[in-house]
Amino acid sequence: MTQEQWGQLKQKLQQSVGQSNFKNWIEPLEFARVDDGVATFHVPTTFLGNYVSQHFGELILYQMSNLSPDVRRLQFRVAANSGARPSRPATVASVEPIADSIVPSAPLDERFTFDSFVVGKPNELAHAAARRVAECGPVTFNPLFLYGGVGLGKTHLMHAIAWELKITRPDLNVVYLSAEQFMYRFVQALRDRKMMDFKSVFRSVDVLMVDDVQFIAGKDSTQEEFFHTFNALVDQNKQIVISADRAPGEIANLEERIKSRLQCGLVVDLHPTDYELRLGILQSKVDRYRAQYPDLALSDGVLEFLAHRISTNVRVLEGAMTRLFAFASLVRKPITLELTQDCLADVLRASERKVSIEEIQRKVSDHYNIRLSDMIGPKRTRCYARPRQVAMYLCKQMTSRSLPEIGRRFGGRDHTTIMHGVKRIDELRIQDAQIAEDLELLRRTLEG
Ligand SMILES: Nc1ncnc2c1ncn2[C@@H]1O[C@H](COP(=O)(O)OP(=O)(O)OP(=O)(O)O)[C@@H](O)[C@H]1O
Repeated sequence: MTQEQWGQLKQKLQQSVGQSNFKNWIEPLEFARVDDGVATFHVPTTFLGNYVSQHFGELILYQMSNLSPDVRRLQFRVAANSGARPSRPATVASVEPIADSIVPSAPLDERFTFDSFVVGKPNELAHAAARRVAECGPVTFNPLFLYGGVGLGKTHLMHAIAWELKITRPDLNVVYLSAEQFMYRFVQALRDRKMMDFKSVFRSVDVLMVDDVQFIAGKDSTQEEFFHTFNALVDQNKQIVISADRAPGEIANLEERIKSRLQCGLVVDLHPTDYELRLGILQSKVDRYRAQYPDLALSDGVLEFLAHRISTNVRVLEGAMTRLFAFASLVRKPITLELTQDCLADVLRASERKVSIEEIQRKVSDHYNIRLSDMIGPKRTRCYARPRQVAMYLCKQMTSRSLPEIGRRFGGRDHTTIMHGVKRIDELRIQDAQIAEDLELLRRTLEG
């Protein structure tokens, strides 16, 4: 491998990892040499070396060994920091060739268990199906296909199945890996002419879980191999669990025959979180934290505030909570609403919903089939007043506008009228299933 080849390879890596990853992680790598199958890179810090090794090691190794088949291992060393002193020869990380690992399962995150998974309406079906797989009775649906947006718990559920099976059925060969890892293992096996090993390893699996299957879209040979592995396991009545960010039919560049196989079992959608689920997740985080730090002081209303304001995904919610705990313990202050707003100002701003009052009014009047002018106008009959209150409620929930401002946009109404409308819908939301359903539907279309 020459410097020139490394230059070419960097261009390829840029396409694979994206501009910002490339700039942060790949660009600072300095290719030094290949010695005895080991490619050495100089890195500015140990942290960078470890990070690159963990996140991009397999990818770099795979692409490097395509260009230069003698490369079998990578190693990252902290570079010389001054001309006067010799370089510090600390090996910070290395990546072993993939095909050498006999067990193809990726490591499981110990936090992702059924115990720590909070169940709510949006994920109850996915959770029940995952539980069923983990019971490991007769295979009733194959595959279980879980799909949903970013950070809604797909990976968590798959790991939970694997943990559960490890305890209840240690005799089973349970394999969890991402579709990306599947591809790298496959390519490595091709390169090393170890396809027979690859096939036999994957066909001896009892439960196979492949995360983020949309990754193999457009990758023809990987799809082909995935298809064969899939069929071989289904024929043997082995359970398969797949996840993706969308339904099988919606994954572009995925072969039709794979799409149809993926739809053969149970396809379950993890819906975006609702307020109650977010609150439950926050509460469970607090409980866990309190078990370790019993003195945690948390004011009323903080969790409710966060559940309302951060509705993007659970990962963001968790990150916010972790930061809040760390901040409060550093400054040794109780977690009040004020401290929360201070500490999480950027997160709150970023997750501020960009829905406008007009948009809400339009969607709500369409939904209830009334004219926009009637929604804003003075008519008081229930068929106009209720949709109007629903719209007021959604404006309060989904925008950062103040009550007087909302009032102005509703035909110059007073802020107390808005407050009353919001309160009324808040009550009805609990008593009247139809209103609750309308709200959920409207919120979803507005969040689009
Ligand atoms: N219902 C839940 N209860 C507790 N934690 C949850 C729940 N849903 C998601 N999480 C947490 O949110 C984070 C993101 O979840 P996860 O990684 O499973 O998302 P994902 O759906 O696989 O997203 P991606 O497609 O981005 O990989 C994890 O830390 C997970 O533990």
